[in-house]
Order: sequence, then structure tokens, then C-alpha cells
Amino acid sequence: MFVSRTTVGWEALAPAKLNLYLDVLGRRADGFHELEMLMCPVRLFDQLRWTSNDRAEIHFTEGESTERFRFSVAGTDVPSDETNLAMKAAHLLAAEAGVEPYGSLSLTKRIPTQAGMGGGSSDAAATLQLLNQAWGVNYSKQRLTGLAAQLGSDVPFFFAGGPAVCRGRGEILQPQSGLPKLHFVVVKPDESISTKEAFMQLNAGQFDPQKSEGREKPLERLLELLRNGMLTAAAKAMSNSFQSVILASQPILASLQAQMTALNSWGATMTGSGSAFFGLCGTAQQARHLAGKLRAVLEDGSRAGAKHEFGEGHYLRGKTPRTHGTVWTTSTCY
Ligand SMILES: C[C@@](CO)(OP(=O)(O)O)[C@H](O)COP(=O)(O)OP(=O)(O)OC[C@H]1O[C@@H](n2ccc(N)nc2=O)[C@H](O)[C@@H]1O
Ligand SMILES: Nc1ncnc2c1ncn2[C@@H]1O[C@H](COP(=O)(O)OP(=O)(O)O)[C@@H](O)[C@H]1O
Repeated sequence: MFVSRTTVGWEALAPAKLNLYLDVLGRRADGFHELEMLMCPVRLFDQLRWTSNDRAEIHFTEGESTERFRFSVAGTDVPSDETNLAMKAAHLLAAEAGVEPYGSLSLTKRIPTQAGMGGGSSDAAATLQLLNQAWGVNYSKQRLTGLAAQLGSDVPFFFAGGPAVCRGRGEILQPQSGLPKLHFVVVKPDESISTKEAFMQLNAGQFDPQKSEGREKPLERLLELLRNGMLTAAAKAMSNSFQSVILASQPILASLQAQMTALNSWGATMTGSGSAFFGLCGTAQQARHLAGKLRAVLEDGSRAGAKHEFGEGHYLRGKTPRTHGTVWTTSTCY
């Protein structure tokens, strides 16, 4: 995430993430699942802005806001009340630091929701970082990462500042250096998937205790292929434990994945618990080319060309079954 000063306060860019590898190793006694993942931040950003009441000379009285702290959301239908992860992050930091929340925090959503792209988690991490500066709390990155784990399993990842292997619930981070810049086409179908429900769809039969004993260590192999720039093989080595379960239960997503694979011999992989899919491409030009091919097959002219500030989104319409969604070209940011 990127935090900077503005003339009236502070601003943060909260990146989306893609899971290049996701293995669910088993269910834990606390109800969470033990994971092994490779995640990368990508250049599709939500934006958070904070201004102080003093500078804006505003006194707030309405909605969910207190007089001293106001929160607003633009861009999509995520909640703008205390249940928003950005608000949860603000209140957690305030309680921990003994600060009474103040100022005006606004969130502009661009990352699709329930996509497996970590938008809410990234917003929470960016809010911790932003308000840590704005309120003069000055906690270390380590202390903020500890708070992040209380907000959600994926939140600490956004403090890694680049690609990381994530284990445990997702909060045990091993940052990875030496990976090349990677280019992707991402498609978010209109169908969304709740993370909790995706975990519930997995059954115990899918957790093989012998899997980790003497296995060929597919994650290490993927990392090695990426470091050596062997991207064709790396694309084939990407995998996601949720994918087969989700595709079996949602034929429309199976259709989308088949369409993407037909147009991109490197294949298409689901990110997180879905529902977005991504295809790895060799260069930005190839990504644009693939996005163009996807549009030619799937595009709905009525919404084509919708522009996003940090990338281009295009509405898609497939043949059978009809697939609707948005496609972006993007790349890793680190
Ligand atoms: C699956 C992943 C993979 O990156 O991403 P998304 O698809 O959500 O982006 C993450 O593990 C999601 O992390 P996050 O979205 O922070 O999850 P949390 O809020 O902690 O948990 C939401 C729900 O998912 C389940 N959950 C989550 C993480 C985990 N290791 N085991 C679980 O069983 C639990 O049922 C929990 O109630
Ligand atoms: N700031 C936020 N951005 C997105 N979703 C949020 C946010 N705060 C709370 N939520 C809730 O969390 C749910 C999933 O969040 P999201 O990050 O989009 O999922 P995923 O991790 O699967 O990409 C949403 O349905 C929404 O109701």
C-alpha cells in the first residue's frame, strides 16, 4: 500500500491481491483452515482519503458518523457503517492507541467485492497505516501487522509490501524477493462468492494428511519457475484448492474459465475463494492482446469501454451459458 500526504490530510492507495497458489491443508480446531499461499499485490487500487475536521472546519452530526469522525464510501455497494473493514480498522487503532477517532475518512472502491481479490482486507490495512500517520500514533509496521491479524486472516499480507508466502490462517508471512514483474488479465464475473461459504463447501476428504509428506513441494517449484522467468511453466504450476469445488457447483464460472483457457494457452486460475479468474501473460502487450480477444468473444457493446482510473474495465457477455463480468489488465506492484 502507498500512503502519502496531501495538502489537506493523508491519502492511501490500497492494492488488490491475486493468489498465484492456494492450498487448503486442513481444518483447525478453532474453525479456521490451515493455508499455504503465494499472494501478490496488483495495480488495481481502492483509495482512502483522510482530512482533519480542523482543517476542513466541519462538524459532523449525521448517519453513522460521530461528531468528530465521519466515514463515507463511493464506488460500490459495500457498507458505509461500522461493519466496513476500514471502520473496524479505525476503531481498533483508536482503542489500542487511546485516541478518540476524528477527521473525515472517505473510501473510493474500485476493487471488485467478493472476488478473492482482498479489497476489504487491503482497505483495512491501508486504514491502519493511514490513521497511524494522521492521528500521530506512530506504531511500528510490526505492531500494525499484529493489529491487522485481529481484523482478518488476509489483512497482515498487505503490510508485506510485495509478494509473500502466507501460512497459518494466512497471517504468517514470508516475503519473497527476486520475483519478476508479472502481467495479468483478470476477469470478475457478476457472480460473487462469500469466503465463508467457499470454505464450507470444502469437505474433509479434500484434506489429505499425507499430502505434505514427501510431496514434490509445488509451491517451491512455482517460486523457482517465477524467479527463473520460466513463465509458461509457472502459469501451469499455479493452483487453487477451491477451484474444482467452485467450478463443480457453478457451471457459469466453469464456462468462463473454459473461455479464458481457450483464448490463453497459459490457462486461467481462480484467485482466493473466487469468483475472479486471472491469466498470467508474458508482457503488458500480451495482456492487452488477450483482453482484446476476450472482448471480441464476450463483449457487450452497451457497456464496453467503461474506464477505471487504475485500469480499464470492460463488460463481458458470453454465449452459453451467458457470462457477465468485467475484465482488467493489471500487473504486480512491488
Ligand atoms: C480465502 C482467502 C485467501 O486469500 O481470501 P479471499 O478469497 O477472501 O480473498 C483468505 O484466506 C480469506 O481471508 P479473509 O477474507 O481475511 O478471511 P477472514 O475474514 O479471516 O475469515 C472469513 C471466513 O473465512 C473462513 N476462513 C478464513 C481464513 C482461514 N484461514 N480459514 C477459514 O476457515 C472462516 O470461516 C472465516 O469466518
Ligand atoms: N471496505 C470493504 N471493501 C469490500 N468489502 C467489504 C469492506 N468492508 C466490509 N466488506 C464486506 O466484506 C465482504 C467481502 O469483502 P471482499 O474484500 O470484497 O472479499 P474478497 O476478499 O473475497 O475479495 C463484502 O461482501 C462486504 O460486505
